[in-house]
Amino acid sequence: MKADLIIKNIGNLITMRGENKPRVKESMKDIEIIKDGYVAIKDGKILDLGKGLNEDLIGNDTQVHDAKGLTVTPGLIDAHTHLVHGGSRENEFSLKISGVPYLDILKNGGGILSTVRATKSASFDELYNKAKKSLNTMLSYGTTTVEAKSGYGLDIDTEIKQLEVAKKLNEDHPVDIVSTFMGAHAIPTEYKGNPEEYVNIVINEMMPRVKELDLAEFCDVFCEDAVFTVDQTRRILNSAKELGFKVKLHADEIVSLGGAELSAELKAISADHLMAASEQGMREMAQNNVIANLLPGTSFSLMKNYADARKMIELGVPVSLSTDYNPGSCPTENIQFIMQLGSLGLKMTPSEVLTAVTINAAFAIDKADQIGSLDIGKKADLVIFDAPNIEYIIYHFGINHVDRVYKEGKLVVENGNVVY
Ligand SMILES: N=CN[C@@H](CCC(=O)O)C(=O)O
Ligand SMILES: [Zn+2]
Repeated sequence: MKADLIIKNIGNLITMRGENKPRVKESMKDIEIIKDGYVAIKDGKILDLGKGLNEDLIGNDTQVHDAKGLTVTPGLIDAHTHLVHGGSRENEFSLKISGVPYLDILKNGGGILSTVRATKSASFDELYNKAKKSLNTMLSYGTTTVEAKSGYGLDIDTEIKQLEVAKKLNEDHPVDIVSTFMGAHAIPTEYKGNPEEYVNIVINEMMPRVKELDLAEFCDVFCEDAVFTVDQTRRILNSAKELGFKVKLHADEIVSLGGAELSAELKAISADHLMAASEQGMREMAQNNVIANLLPGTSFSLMKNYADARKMIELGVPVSLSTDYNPGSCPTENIQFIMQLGSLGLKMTPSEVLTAVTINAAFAIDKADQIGSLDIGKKADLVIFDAPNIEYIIYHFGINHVDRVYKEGKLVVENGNVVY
């Protein structure tokens, strides 16, 4: 069989190949680097890869692209975003800088609730165009798959509007989108005195409708002080599992409530944030293979502590890293900045960081059979970085290192610009 495309002359081909399970402890450093490598692509998938060049795969119609000795990695995966939303919240920025806590802004009807108002009043097209612009930015930084949550509607119609925007973007845009229903992101103002009633609406009305329309694969809850309690979160996510959703939690972000422990009890795919997670919770996550999807951009933006990634890795919790892109606690689409914070904030080595935004992030959205490493049969999603090695990308922070991005074998970013 001949390839459609061969990328040759790859200085460092970082494959991330290995066992088909989330990487933990020392295996987070095993990234497999092939010097002077090539990747052969057929029908959007990887046909072959290795050292030098396999001339047998070159036919009359095969295109050959030169990677000019640069560094190639799998397409990066952003496994936690709030991609689709209306408006922005720079009006709260001065309050935040002057020390008003995030949860106090929310309690006073701002924060998430302000974005809920903006999302309700935005049209489908407004949400679509805004999210598309963000997806282009993400792609230009090397992200080829994103997870996207609802949760800025808090009523059935707006939640569905958000998820339908994500579905349409998944069809139209090169970046793949994995959708999560997050009707339990905040208590709507009108249910402030009766949160249980809202929990019942999420369980009995919203989740079955989202399932019936097949608009989300995952269900997520913001388990936090003054948001959803551990008991409410347990109730929502157990019902979600019964309906066939895979589950995730926003856990122990600000207050140590026992979200990490709950993620283990529920055998969630991931628990995210975890800045205030207890050591016992981390141990239970490790025992139950729950991925710690850490979001250091949120710590940076909220000017709070970083999650204890070193302790999690020591205890055997698989760690992934994501942007948490949202209009409040982390307004950035830039996964490379998150990788840099992974080292400078979370003290992870560049190899661990790369594992966290590729193969472990693929497991955090249950897609590791298709993406997350460069291996025969997987999607040909790959990034050429204008960098001599992975360390350089992390050490030289604050700029975009992407030269080219290929999505399912198609060139979609060139010289750092989107070209699809
Ligand atoms: N913490 C809860 N939800 C989002 C923030 C959403 C917002 O502030 O708009 C997060 O993951 O950080
Ligand atoms: Zn989030």
